[in-house]
Amino acid sequence: MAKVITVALGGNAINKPGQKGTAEEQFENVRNTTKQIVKMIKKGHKIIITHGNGPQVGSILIQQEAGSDQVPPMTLDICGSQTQGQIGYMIQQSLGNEMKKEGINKTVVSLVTQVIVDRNDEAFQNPRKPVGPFFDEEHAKKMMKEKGETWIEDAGRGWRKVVPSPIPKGIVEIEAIKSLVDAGFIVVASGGGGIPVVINEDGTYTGVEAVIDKDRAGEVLAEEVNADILMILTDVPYAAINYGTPEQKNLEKVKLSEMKRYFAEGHFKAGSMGPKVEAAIKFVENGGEKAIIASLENALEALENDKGTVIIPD
Ligand SMILES: Nc1ncnc2c1ncn2[C@@H]1O[C@H](COP(=O)(O)OP(=O)(O)O)[C@@H](O)[C@H]1O
Ligand SMILES: NC(=O)OP(=O)(O)O
Repeated sequence: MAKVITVALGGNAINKPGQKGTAEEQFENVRNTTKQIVKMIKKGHKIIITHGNGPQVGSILIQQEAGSDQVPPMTLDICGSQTQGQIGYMIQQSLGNEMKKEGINKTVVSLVTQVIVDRNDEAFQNPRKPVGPFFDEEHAKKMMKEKGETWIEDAGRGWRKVVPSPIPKGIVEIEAIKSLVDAGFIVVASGGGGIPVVINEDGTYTGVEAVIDKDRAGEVLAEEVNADILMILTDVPYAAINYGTPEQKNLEKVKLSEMKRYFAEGHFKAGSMGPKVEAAIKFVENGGEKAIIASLENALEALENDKGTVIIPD
């Protein structure tokens, strides 16, 4: 049966650790991803796409700093908006081309999306979202000392700068997103978790310097568009317990209460798998049919044959 599926694509799947992150590399990764999405569209599913931007927004920050003696650097919220354009463009073109090859006549649109956060969110005092490339410990320590930045070791892959990542509360442009989906467009929205904004006393919005987690924002988007399924696609085929140890066990079909127990036991790392599992739990808890965490390559297989971690209600 055709489903409404919100697909969240990892920023690290578009700009893979170990790659330089050239335009060609990122375009190639997006192209491979969109081939998977087309398979789902061909099956009649209605797809709404969101994507991460951790590597890309961190790279833009480095570019800002490198050129700051010639042109003024932009703030982090503006850098986030740039990634919505950059990645949205790659998805629009790649998915459009793939659909054309398959004789599917649909238009892909990316919407610059603002996402509301609380200005008192504790994340502003406690940066935990990794952005940008992976560096060695020596570089991380230097940046912490010289620039007062916060860096962490990211899931065994190297050191990354971290920035505040407040909880998403709502999507400013949600009615436009719904209208576009209803009109038959394939919508890319809330990219990079959305541009973080706070509401002022008079109801206006102002951007704040943070990067919202795209899995959390993707969950909000999935609920708002009444998706049946939240599908989080990343660079590992399963969420695992005892990850990275000899006792690692990949999770396949898991009931909500069991997943909540694993989450409480701390099996999923903050800033990487943690928010994915948290988003999956919230989506199913709030009435979603199922949430899937799977690798990009396995998207359709995960949907049809549970080849991934599939969280279902109890
Ligand atoms: N329990 C776990 N199970 C599987 N992967 C995990 C776990 N804990 C941390 N990870 C890490 O999470 C990474 C995926 O998260 P992340 O890099 O944020 O992806 P994306 O950019 O695709 O959103 C994996 O590459 C893996 O290293
Ligand atoms: N904004 C965000 O969560 O990006 P990643 O998925 O790249 O970490």
